[in-house]
Amino acid sequence: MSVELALTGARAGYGTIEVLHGLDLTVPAGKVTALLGVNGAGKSTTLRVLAGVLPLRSGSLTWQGRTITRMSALERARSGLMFVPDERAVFATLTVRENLQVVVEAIGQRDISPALEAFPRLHERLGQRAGTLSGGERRMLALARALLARPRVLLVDELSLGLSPKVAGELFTWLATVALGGTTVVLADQYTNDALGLADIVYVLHRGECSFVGDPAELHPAVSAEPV
Ligand SMILES: Nc1ncnc2c1ncn2[C@@H]1O[C@H](COP(=O)(O)OP(=O)(O)OP(=O)(O)O)[C@@H](O)[C@H]1O
Repeated sequence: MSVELALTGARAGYGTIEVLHGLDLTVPAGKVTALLGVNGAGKSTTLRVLAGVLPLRSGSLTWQGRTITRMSALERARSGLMFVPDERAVFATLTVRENLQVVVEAIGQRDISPALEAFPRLHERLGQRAGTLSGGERRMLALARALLARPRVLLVDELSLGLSPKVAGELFTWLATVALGGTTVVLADQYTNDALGLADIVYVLHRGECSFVGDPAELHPAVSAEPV
């Protein structure tokens, strides 16, 4: 198994609060790793650390063996480590077309059609401002923007948050296709069947530490039924 990302002894937090207390995490290349846990467990914080938007207070992070602990979020994104946070991942005042064009132009391309093929619904809304899209459409646009950047690694926070089961199911199906194409995926979510079904490896976080790591099938039902 080749290792994409390895977080060792990660401590991170906000102000005086430490959220991650020495977390170790190994993300296999080309697989889907799910970070699960109750609200406040530290899932989003872990993704922020991987994306570089939140600095490590101690510990280290490697990407394909190279230490990137101090690499900026922008440099990580340019190198193919794309973060789709749970909100504000689109430019609300720009149209759907402009949101997509910004990304392709940043990598010297012009073609936004792969995004529209992946999410045909966006095709019908190209001229609409992103701020007026539905929650599901906004998530699609955020994912489409990440897709156009041709990521090597996709970090996705709470894919299904606030969405109907049908739309959430569509997005998980899309993510499965992306993973089958060889992209490494790290997903933070609640204990949903969608997340467990997609994951190759699961980390259960509890108060900033890992309480379980392994195959999703090994997750004891009592663990997966933990209240949120
Ligand atoms: N910007 C912030 N400033 C201060 N505290 C924060 C900030 N963001 C998160 N926290 C705190 O850090 C802890 C972990 O939050 P985090 O968002 O990582 O949890 P999570 O597992 O993703 O939860 P959820 O499922 O509710 O999104 C929580 O106690 C939260 O209140």
